[in-house]
Amino acid sequence: MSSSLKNLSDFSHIQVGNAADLKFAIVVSQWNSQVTGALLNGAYAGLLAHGAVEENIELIEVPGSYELIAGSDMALRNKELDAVIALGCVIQGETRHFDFICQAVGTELAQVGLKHSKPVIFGVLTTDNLAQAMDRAGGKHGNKGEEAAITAIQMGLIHRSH
Ligand SMILES: Nc1c(NC[C@H](O)[C@H](O)[C@H](O)CO)[nH]c(=O)[nH]c1=O
Ligand SMILES: CC(=O)[C@@H](O)COP(=O)(O)O
Repeated sequence: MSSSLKNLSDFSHIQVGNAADLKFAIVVSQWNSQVTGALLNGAYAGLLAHGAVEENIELIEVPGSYELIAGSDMALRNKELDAVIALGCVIQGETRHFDFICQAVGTELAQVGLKHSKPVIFGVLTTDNLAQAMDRAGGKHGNKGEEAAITAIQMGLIHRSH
């Protein structure tokens, strides 16, 4: 299965760099909090494991994944931030609401990053069911929150050098 081939949570082959001087905001949604809480733990662990310091990590909680858009935009009013990590979990329900949220969040988070010329990392799970989400929030397919943190460090360092 494709997921078994692309578990990025093994970073042993990646030169991540040192996050000691970088400032981050983690914007996390409260919908499906058992999943987003695990993603948040993974993100913190990933940042701290690569030198980030607690006082340089701002936490913003928003109601749902759709609000990650506005939350990330608000976070980036702080011009000192090097990167934003947006964490959420959207699980398919009975209607097409899932499609609209996922499309909007994916597209608009990218636009927020371009608006502020800062990396906004898409750490949003978009799954068919809770089991798939749990597998990617510290389960057999790793922790996408940790992956998002590693990506934020890499992009934050790239931003600093350009
Ligand atoms: N169904 C899920 C939602 N829905 C709520 C939206 O994200 C949003 O808060 C609402 O439409 C008001 O603007 N959010 C998730 O994060 N995950 C879901 O599965
Ligand atoms: C992704 C959602 O908003 C979804 O959980 C809402 O469920 P439903 O499509 O059954 O209203």
